[in-house]
Amino acid sequence: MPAIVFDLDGTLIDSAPDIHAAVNRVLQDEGCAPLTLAETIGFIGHGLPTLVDRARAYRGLAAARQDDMVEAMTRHYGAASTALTRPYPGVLAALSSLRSAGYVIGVCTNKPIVATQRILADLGLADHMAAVVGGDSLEVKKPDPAPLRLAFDRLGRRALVYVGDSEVDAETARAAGVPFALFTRGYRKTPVTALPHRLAFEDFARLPALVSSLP
Ligand SMILES: O=C(O)COP(=O)(O)O
Ligand SMILES: [Mg+2]
Repeated sequence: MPAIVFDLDGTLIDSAPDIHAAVNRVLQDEGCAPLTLAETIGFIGHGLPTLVDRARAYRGLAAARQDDMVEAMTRHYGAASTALTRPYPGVLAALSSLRSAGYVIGVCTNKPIVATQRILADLGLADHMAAVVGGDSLEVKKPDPAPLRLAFDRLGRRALVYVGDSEVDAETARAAGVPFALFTRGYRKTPVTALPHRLAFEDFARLPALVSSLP
């Protein structure tokens, strides 16, 4: 059976509330007004340093604050990364069903690997994952195809599909030459019709059947 790789934030887990709380703590320490949840979601997708960079620039803080803010963000997020974060409904059942059917499964995310591993363990997802690649596992991040290629290489089976929620994920899959499945309830900014995808779904209960129809 072939391999399936999943994105993490906005795909397997609704992680924005904890990211939002952590970035607002960082901004508060800098004397800035908080972001709305929607503003935070708009900054998710290119990894933690980019999220901090966007929040910093949005609040008019100097680039010289960046490194300290990334460090603070890592600390605050590390202290509470699964306080509010949960898998989307049906995720655990879908992963169990796919594994029972013989697929091997991995994760390719732009989230730092340490936070990724901790969150997967805390939420009961780690045991399903035969390969986990984070945003700092390589020198390059998604949409560079290298992290996704590494995840599939580690799984050691034919690459069936990459499942993600965002523009970055669609571009990564295209660049890696892997079919893309779009979860439509995540953090994308583009309409579904404008995001290239092989299949789209809004309920994880449908994913096993959709995946089994792929060639
Ligand atoms: O950490 C981010 O900014 C995005 O993470 P993702 O790649 O799991 O969506
Ligand atoms: Mg995502």
